[in-house]
Amino acid sequence: MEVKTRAPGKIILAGEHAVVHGSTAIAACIDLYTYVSLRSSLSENDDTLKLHLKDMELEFSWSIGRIKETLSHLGSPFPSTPTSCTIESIRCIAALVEEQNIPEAKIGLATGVSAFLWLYTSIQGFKPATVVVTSDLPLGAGLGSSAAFCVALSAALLGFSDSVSLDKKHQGWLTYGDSDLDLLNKWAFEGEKLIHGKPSGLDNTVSTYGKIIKFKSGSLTRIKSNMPLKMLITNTKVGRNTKALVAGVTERTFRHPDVMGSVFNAVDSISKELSVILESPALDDLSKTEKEEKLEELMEMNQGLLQCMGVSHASIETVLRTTLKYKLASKLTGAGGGGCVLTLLPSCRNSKEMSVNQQSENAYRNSHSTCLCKHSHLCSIFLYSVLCLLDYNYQCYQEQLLIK
Ligand SMILES: Nc1ncnc2c1ncn2[C@@H]1O[C@H](COP(=O)(O)OP(=O)(O)OP(=O)(O)O)[C@@H](O)[C@H]1O
Ligand SMILES: C[C@@](O)(CCO)CC(=O)[O-]
Ligand SMILES: [Mg+2]
Repeated sequence: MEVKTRAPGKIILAGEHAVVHGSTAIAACIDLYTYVSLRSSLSENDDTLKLHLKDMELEFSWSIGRIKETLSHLGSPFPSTPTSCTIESIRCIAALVEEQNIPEAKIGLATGVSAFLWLYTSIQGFKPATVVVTSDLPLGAGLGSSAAFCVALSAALLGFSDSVSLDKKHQGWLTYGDSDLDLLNKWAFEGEKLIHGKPSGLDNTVSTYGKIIKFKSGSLTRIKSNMPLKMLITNTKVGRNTKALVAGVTERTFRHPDVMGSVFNAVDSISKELSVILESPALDDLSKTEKEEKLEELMEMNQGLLQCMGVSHASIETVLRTTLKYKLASKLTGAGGGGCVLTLLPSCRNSKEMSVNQQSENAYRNSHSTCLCKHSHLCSIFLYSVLCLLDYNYQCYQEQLLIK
């Protein structure tokens, strides 16, 4: 039997980091996915668990005997009871990961492989299988690659187990029901914990339920918006690690609790105002322009507060300066420290101001050519960095998690 799943990445319109400390955040899915295929062993003699990270050209393999020897004390599987990995189990899993000798240049993947082993053994137990992972998402760039990985993996593992009610004979994509989504979101959160340290749950929740959500202290509210927004996503290509950035903000909060408390409160207000704007009807072009201008201002204010938290970066500031030349507002998205920047492309701007759109679209189309890069500072940013120009209509992006 084979199960294939996919789960989307995300952008955060407001509230990253502050959401870890209890503030409201607004996030939406994007149409870039992580895909997982889980296939049971074809031959009786094959007694191994294989993980193939196809984009990275890495293959890992453990004998089931070795996994049992290390983890059988856990009493797995327990698919219906999402459970946190204890410090002792983290140590055991780390030993299994270390044996695989991940190349130094790709050592960041070790946490993803640990999350895989925890989710696999907890949900499937000690059965041989082959798991293949591919992704449209850049890893460690703020678009929720870790969450999409954990959600797609949990979905595949649960789809394989008897703890969710799926028509196993169905051909083609299926969508999980709400109670199954709740279960898989909880498992994905446990995987995220192994990658992020102290995640808020925002990324796995938006990847699990899809569309656009408001999220605060672990609970989500779906946002109903008829307001199409065009967002440019620029990848600075500066690598960073969400776990370290989240820990840095927490340390700053210990040093300056009152100041950071005020910063988090301000972010909470920004997210709340942003959700009201998204949900209010735009009756004509004028009110749409006003709404977009307010959104731009809120994005700029959020970016200022993210700078206060210490998670901006010179590469992010360069994108901000460049887009500002064209009167476009931007903010980092995700954990910051590099990674991706969001720019709102307003629908009602004159052509001169919007020339940045044209240039970035050109850069996107020519993204394999280097000549543009040499001739234009603007394009040198966008040439290698524009990920996708999203015609970002909340009504269109209703993709939820799908299972095949
Ligand atoms: N397709 C994948 N295969 C294996 N591991 C993955 C995959 N996608 C993500 N990961 C794991 O997640 C890590 C990146 O997660 P991280 O949280 O740092 O960044 P992100 O999720 O892309 O950005 P953000 O959390 O800011 O949205 C990788 O180093 C790896 O351990
Ligand atoms: C930085 C953060 O707020 C978002 C990362 O995409 C971390 C989290 O919410 O878990
Ligand atoms: Mg992440």
